Amino acid sequence: MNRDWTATARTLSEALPYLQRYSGAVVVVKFGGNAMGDDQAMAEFARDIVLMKQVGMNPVVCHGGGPMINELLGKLGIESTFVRGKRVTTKDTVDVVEMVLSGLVNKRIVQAINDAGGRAVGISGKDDDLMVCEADDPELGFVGRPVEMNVQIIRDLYKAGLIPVIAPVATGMADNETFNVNGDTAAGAIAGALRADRLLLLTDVAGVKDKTGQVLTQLHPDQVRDMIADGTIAGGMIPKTETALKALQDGVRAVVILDGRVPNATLLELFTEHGAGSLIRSTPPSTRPRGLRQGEASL
Ligand SMILES: Nc1ncnc2c1ncn2[C@@H]1O[C@H](COP(=O)(O)OP(=O)(O)O)[C@@H](O)[C@H]1O
Ligand SMILES: CC(=O)N[C@@H](CCC(=O)OP(=O)(O)O)C(=O)O
Repeated sequence: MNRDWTATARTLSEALPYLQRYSGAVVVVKFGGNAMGDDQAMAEFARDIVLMKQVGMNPVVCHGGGPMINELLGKLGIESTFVRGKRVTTKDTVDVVEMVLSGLVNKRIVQAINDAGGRAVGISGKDDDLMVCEADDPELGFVGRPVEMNVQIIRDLYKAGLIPVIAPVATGMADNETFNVNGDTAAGAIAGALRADRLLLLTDVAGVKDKTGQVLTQLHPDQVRDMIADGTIAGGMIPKTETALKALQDGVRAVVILDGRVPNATLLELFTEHGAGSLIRSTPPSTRPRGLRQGEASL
């Protein structure tokens, strides 16, 4: 097959303004369990993260792993139920959740990033008391709602040239307490505390869809609230969009919900005019382009 090297060079050249704008930007990427896919897809995701770091951005990876938790719980004969998109978590379940998220899933991502030439460090919300939680709702058991964020550890890691990879498991206010935190909630809390330039939520749909099934490329928070109220946004998309609204309130510049199974999804969003998925931000869509403006990155 003949490769069009001229086109490759042109693509790189066209990316220059985006590379300049995002230099120093803090980008929190939530990698959902359903977006992870096979080893090749994981390797491609890892390359994109390493590329972001290489061009001077500060990527922070927060991951999920719901399907992987289901798999081990299934093998152990433990059933789990979900209420409003969150896993009802008993004492036994929380041990399995921590093993899977902080162990298997976290280290798989760390290894993939390191194999791609990056320097990833895997931590959970417990490390340096990054994310301290209280019980979200008595009905859910050991499911945590972040009440105190200590994000200095993340800044220390990215300033040292490292890529933080964070599992959504947290410490409680009482001694020896462990909480299972929804991956979107954890990523939103971390992005908010960092006042990140972007929060990218990688999932398994192309974006937020309207009543006719069309993906909306740009949304205002008011539009999202209306779509939740009239039932257009439902199921797992509710916690995701609610996370987006909270993150914007906390000072994140924009949130993008996009399909993580699409090759190079993060690069498509950050480094092309086309973008990917649904971008949610408070500024009216028509008044400004999709990416950051020159000199706008936070650091
Ligand atoms: N308006 C909507 N637009 C897009 N997806 C929606 C919408 N309403 C509900 N959904 C559902 O939300 C799901 C995404 O949430 P979820 O499965 O929890 O993702 P993840 O596992 O990546 O966190 C989609 O697969 C889709 O079925
Ligand atoms: C409280 C709660 O529901 N926690 C999630 C944590 C993992 C997660 O969020 O994984 P995805 O992003 O892959 O869905 C769970 O137990 O499944």
